[in-house]
Amino acid sequence: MSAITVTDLTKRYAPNGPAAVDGLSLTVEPGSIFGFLGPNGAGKTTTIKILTGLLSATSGTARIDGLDVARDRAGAMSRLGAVLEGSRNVYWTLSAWQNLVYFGRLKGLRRAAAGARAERLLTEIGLWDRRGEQVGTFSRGMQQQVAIAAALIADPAVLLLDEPTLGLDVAATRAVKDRLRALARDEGKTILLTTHQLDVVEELCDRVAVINRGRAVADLPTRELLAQSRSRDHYELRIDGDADLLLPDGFTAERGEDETVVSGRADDPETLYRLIDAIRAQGRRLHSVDQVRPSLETVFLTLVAEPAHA
Ligand SMILES: Nc1ncnc2c1ncn2[C@@H]1O[C@H](COP(=O)(O)OP(=O)(O)OP(=O)(O)O)[C@@H](O)[C@H]1O
Repeated sequence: MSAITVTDLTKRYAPNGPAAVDGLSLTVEPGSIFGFLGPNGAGKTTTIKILTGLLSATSGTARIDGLDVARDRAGAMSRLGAVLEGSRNVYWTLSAWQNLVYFGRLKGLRRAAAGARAERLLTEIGLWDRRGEQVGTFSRGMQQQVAIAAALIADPAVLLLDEPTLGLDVAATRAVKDRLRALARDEGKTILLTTHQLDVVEELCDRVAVINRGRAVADLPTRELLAQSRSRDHYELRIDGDADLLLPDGFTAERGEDETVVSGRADDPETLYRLIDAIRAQGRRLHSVDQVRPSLETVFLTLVAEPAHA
């Protein structure tokens, strides 16, 4: 049985308004990390809010561990933990310990069970010694670790995370990535996360779905998404001075004081060679030619423009 199943899900915020989620279907296998991706406004948060029971769907079904969120909300929620972006997932004036015990009690745990679980989770994230400190005094990374621990307090099978590394520095991002990987690998948790960061997708996700305007435009193993992004060769050329060149299609130039940066996509190496020849013909010095990885946003744009990948 799948850990998360979304079937033909549609959500309209207004009765005759546009569909924020439009006939979306997805399945997430137990113990896997699933990247739920798409440009801004694609419908990711709306879908997550339906999965967490915060919003009701206009039509279609959402199931957690086989339980229909609309019909058996309590059952589905008992198998789910969530950290939503932009909402207060933990109380800043309470200590880390008080937060975890509070959320444990809210999830129906007895005080002793909530305490035992809180001790384990705080130890795992290295905050046991600081359990008495107010969460508001912690770094962003620690706050996020406490929020994830709070979502895990009742040991749910499924974890939903909206932008779990947004606004975190490099070290905190690494710590959150390591934590999520360990939760899936060592404890068999199923994780669905949204992100705009390609490194998070690359390092964590087994599979990804890309949605746009509420519809899936791709649903594939991560390695296939990355292969697609790599096969589209993006280059960056740095040229001495303020170069004025006739650029091939798909290339843009950014002129700086000392150098011009020309970047774009050359599927055919000939395009790149011709560009280099043109630069040399002008007597320009080429500082560097680098193959660069496109951002996830660029990959989305390509997929959105080519619905054949659906
Ligand atoms: N409460 C609301 N009322 C009306 N429309 C809404 C509401 N919330 C979201 N929408 C619309 O629904 C669509 C999907 O939004 P949603 O927040 O689900 O996208 P998203 O993929 O999470 O975007 P982002 O990456 O920016 O968080 C957008 O067009 C948005 O404007």
